[in-house]
Amino acid sequence: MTKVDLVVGFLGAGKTTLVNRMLADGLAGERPVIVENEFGDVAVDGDLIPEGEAQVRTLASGCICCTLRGSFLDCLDEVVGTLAPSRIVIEPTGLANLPDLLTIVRDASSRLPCRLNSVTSVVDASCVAEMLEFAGDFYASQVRDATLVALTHTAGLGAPELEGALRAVRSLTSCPVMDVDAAGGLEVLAASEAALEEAASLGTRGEKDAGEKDGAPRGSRGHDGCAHDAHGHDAHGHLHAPGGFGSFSFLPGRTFSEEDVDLLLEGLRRVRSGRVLRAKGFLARKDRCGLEHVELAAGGAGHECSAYRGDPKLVVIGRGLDGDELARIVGAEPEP
Ligand SMILES: Nc1nc2c(ncn2[C@@H]2O[C@H](COP(=O)(O)OP(=O)(O)OP(=O)(O)O)[C@@H](O)[C@H]2O)c(=O)[nH]1
Repeated sequence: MTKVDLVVGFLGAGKTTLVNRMLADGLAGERPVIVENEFGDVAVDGDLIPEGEAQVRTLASGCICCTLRGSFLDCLDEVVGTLAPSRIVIEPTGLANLPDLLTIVRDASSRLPCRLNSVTSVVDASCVAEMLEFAGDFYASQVRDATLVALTHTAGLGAPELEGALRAVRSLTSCPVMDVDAAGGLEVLAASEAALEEAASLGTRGEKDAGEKDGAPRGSRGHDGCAHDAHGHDAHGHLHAPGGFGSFSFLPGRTFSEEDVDLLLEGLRRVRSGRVLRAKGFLARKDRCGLEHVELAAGGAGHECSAYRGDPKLVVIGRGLDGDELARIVGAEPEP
């Protein structure tokens, strides 16, 4: 029986980092399959999982809870039916609808030898209240139905900020909360497993009834009143979703100095057209070989030398963004 572990959370919350921590803390020994789902056309997260730690399946250009539902089911069929690993860890996009995802996994487990084993919601404690207000149900749905909340970015926070973050989380769920910094990746996973088991035994949440209450699927409201499956490409080939969220992918041919990378990140922070919530990718360096791994999220931005050996690529995700403005900042045309 394959265990299915969901690691969900808003854009840039720290999902991939937590998955890597689980692998480094011993999960790699189980040879799990990691399913990485990316909202943008250009996939990055799979490249951040160290080679040999796990088999990675990447599903890009949409959400596995809606537009990529079919591909996700095919992936589960193939992985569970053929590889039969002891565990699949699924990291959906930061805009996923968790109740819909739970329904899909629950349905799959009725015909495949797999079962939902844990639902960990990763929450960036430095900006939880702000993001909850900014993104509404896109944010809340990923916390409400989790069996455990894993707080990230806690290191630099004072007691009042941490209490504020906990209050915001508590406004959504009463499930256990763990500070990722104070616990190992495997501890978080074990606590999440135990919490799902307990909730299922109490009949409050879990495999049997996750995502459903009062006969109606919870959270299948669509985002901002629109059907969540309205994701699609516009005339310029950028991926967009209801609520004004959009993703723009670039394959920058130019090279970047250290200062250029800083300018790019600063430019993305200060866009006029909307708000960049997430940028990630790899840029070619001018002054040395190798690529620079760049990251921007609500909790901060940074870059570092990377072992990644593929082509440069950058994905920018946010709300109300203008592709032409982003192209000027990145210095490359968006990918069609
Ligand atoms: N300071 C700090 N940074 C963190 C922590 N967790 C993640 N990060 C950083 O936050 C950025 C985003 O982390 P990811 O793990 O890629 O976030 P994600 O949720 O997978 O992001 P998506 O790609 O939007 O799905 C990266 O630069 C991480 O290094 C944390 O606990 N503390």
